[in-house]
Amino acid sequence: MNTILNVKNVTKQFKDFTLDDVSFSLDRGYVMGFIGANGAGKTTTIKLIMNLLKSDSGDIEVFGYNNKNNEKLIKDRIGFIYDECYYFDHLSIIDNAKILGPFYSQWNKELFLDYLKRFELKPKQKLKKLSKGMKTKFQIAFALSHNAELLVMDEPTAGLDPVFRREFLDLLYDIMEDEQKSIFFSSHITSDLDRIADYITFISDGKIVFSKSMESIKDSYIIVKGNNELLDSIQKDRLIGLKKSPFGFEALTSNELFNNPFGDSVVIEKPNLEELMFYYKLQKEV
Ligand SMILES: Nc1ncnc2c1ncn2[C@@H]1O[C@H](COP(=O)(O)OP(=O)(O)OP(=O)(O)O)[C@@H](O)[C@H]1O
Repeated sequence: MNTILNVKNVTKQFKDFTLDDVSFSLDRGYVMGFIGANGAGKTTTIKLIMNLLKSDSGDIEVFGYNNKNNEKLIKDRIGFIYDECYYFDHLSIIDNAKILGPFYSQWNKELFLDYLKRFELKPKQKLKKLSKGMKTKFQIAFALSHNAELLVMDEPTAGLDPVFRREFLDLLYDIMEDEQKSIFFSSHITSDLDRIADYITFISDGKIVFSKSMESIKDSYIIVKGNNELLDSIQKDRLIGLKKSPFGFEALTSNELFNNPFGDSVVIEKPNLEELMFYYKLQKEV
């Protein structure tokens, strides 16, 4: 069994928002980044995976088990980091760990204390006295201390300083080394994902735009830049997003579809993830 996370046709309707027929899957040994604008549906999807919300339709399997019927078994094998801290705020780091750690069959207190040292956190500090970044560090230490096979993280790098962010990404690299673990995490800091993700799932307005390997994303898209006069001879339905200024145009397009008819009169560049998100947002204006 290689598929660790399988989200199948999941729908969830709120009053003003619908998560619409969301499907994607993640195999063992890989890192998947989950990207999308504010309000696109990332946290809702993560809450559905973690069974904190009930879907209206569709299925989610984690480690091959339905997530609604096997919550305890599944959560024992997941390390999760939410964008809000769901621990006991009025208690110290170590008291939180004493209460919550034993819920995990493979809880490793020594490893947890090692992480606290490594992250320069004091065990006796109360959670309510920690900064947002320190709380995230605590959540990371906790999530990594019970031999989780899957890490599910909602914006884990938000609020972390650049030095620790880099350290954290290196740590994730180390964790992935044995090829038995998988990571699913949302982030607005797309440069982090550029560095460590094998796959990207992109959600926009509650719908999955794509779920692809980094390699195939790099091969699939290009940014074309040229003079505005050239725009008349481009079929607009081949453009995913278009930005125009008096100095020229820039557009995202599919590498296959565009089939550059202009030769050297246009500049072709490879987009990074941030640019992909930006141009998809502009799509409606093309
Ligand atoms: N419990 C709820 N009741 C009603 N609407 C909700 C609820 N939870 C989320 N929403 C709405 O669902 C939409 C998606 O929210 P969600 O938190 O999943 O987005 P997100 O992609 O995580 O955004 P961000 O990057 O800002 O965290 C938003 O419009 C939000 O207002």
